[in-house]
Amino acid sequence: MIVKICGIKDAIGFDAALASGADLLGFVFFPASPRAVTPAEAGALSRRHAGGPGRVGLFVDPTDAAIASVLDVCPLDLIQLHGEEDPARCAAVRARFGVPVMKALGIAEAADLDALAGFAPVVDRFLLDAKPPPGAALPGGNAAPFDWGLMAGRDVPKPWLLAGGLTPANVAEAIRASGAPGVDVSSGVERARGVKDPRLIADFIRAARAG
Ligand SMILES: O=C(O)c1ccccc1N[C@@H]1O[C@H](COP(=O)(O)O)[C@@H](O)[C@H]1O
Repeated sequence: MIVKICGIKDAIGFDAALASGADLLGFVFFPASPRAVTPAEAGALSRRHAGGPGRVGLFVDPTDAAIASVLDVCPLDLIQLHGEEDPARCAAVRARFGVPVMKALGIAEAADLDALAGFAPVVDRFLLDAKPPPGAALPGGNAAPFDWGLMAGRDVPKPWLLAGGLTPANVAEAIRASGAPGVDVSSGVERARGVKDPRLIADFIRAARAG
């Protein structure tokens, strides 16, 4: 079970995710997010510990320059594209930067899963999240779940993470219902919007692994 803790923006969140055994840590490079960090801040957090969890950079329709400005100061193990990037853009990012790409797709109904086939040749992972609720300011990180049963028995053509509205209380059921091999959380391990809670991080990872 792969567990990603997303939206790490300070040492408390970083150290808690590390201590609790997270596999992946997400840094949000999207200025509109309450979880946004600068490239320099992410680089400094990364240097708190060599090795350990993989570093994921979350971008929303980034320019090449935006990605390069992060990679200059903060090495990434995975680039998460959480905007309207099409397969050609995913392929271009992967080829230009030589970093594996995880494409986030919003899921509301079974037909949304048809998009997976077009992206599969040009990405390394998928992140399947809820579509943003009407009026949401962010394309993700909205504490909104989708119908996990849509994933039951589905053959996803690349490794994937389930996201959207996961919490310590529901993650085990989400894994059971969806068959997900990995999970990603942001809001569900926060005590206030954008503020990670070490106890909730530990509870979430324990519940995901127990499930
Ligand atoms: O977390 C954010 O602020 C964010 C901003 C823009 C795009 C994606 C974002 N987060 C991603 O959304 C999933 C689900 O979040 P939540 O657990 O429902 O709050 C999160 O894991 C991030 O990958």
